[in-house]
Amino acid sequence: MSADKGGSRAPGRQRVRKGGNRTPAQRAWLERQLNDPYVARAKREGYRSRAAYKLLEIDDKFRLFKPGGRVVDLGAAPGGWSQVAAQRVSRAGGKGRVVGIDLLDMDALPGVDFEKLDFMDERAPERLKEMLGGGADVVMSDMAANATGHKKTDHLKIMGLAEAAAEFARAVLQPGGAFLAKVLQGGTENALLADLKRDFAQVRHVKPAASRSDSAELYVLATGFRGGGTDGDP
Ligand SMILES: C[S@@+](CC[C@H](N)C(=O)[O-])C[C@H]1O[C@@H](n2cnc3c(N)ncnc32)[C@H](O)[C@@H]1O
Repeated sequence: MSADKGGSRAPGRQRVRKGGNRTPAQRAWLERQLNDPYVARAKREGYRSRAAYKLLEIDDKFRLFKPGGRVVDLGAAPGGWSQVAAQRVSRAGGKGRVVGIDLLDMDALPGVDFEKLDFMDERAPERLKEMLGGGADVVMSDMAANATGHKKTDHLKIMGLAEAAAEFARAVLQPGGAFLAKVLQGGTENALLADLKRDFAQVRHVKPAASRSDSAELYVLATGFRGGGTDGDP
């Protein structure tokens, strides 16, 4: 595996220029990247994003990925989470499947099928099931909307993505499946939690060590999906 340039993008998602002309926010972001032990570790260990360590930690604790499991990665680029899932579902000779989708392109990864697709496209759930060869065991979303810098707006945008991802998960998960999504602390996540509690046996918040402590980011993990029944056929 070869490491690429890391999984996060500078504020406003503009590429950081090599020379001068950086905004103060870009300079702060770059300095944080350079001093971040997870960024260095991802480069060393061949993960495409520091976010890979969040998922490794969550899976070490909650055992989301079973050998042979089927996983959907919503907002997969640059691919750190997909790498982790592909490694874990193929343990013990498992013939698992990982399908990633993103609005952006993503370089190919072993064990991962990728399609450039908006997960909100109404055809996306059926397309994903087709690619997986059936319902999913895990739907995960590390999606982030472009930051505006306005706290309340950014919060609403990310919660909107998480709610739409939960809707997507209900359409593609098999009974017993799990849903993992990035949310932000700050109030509106409670509506999502209440919804998930109706459809999943267990719902919890998780804040992995690799998630920056000064960030409001956390993950909601819902396990034991009660709906579905899509087992087998796409
Ligand atoms: C933080 S990155 C994901 C990083 C990834 N988990 C990793 O470890 O490499 C979030 C991704 O979500 C994608 N995204 C945002 N909205 C999306 C949508 N509606 N459909 C598909 N992808 C989306 C973005 O393009 C971006 O690549």
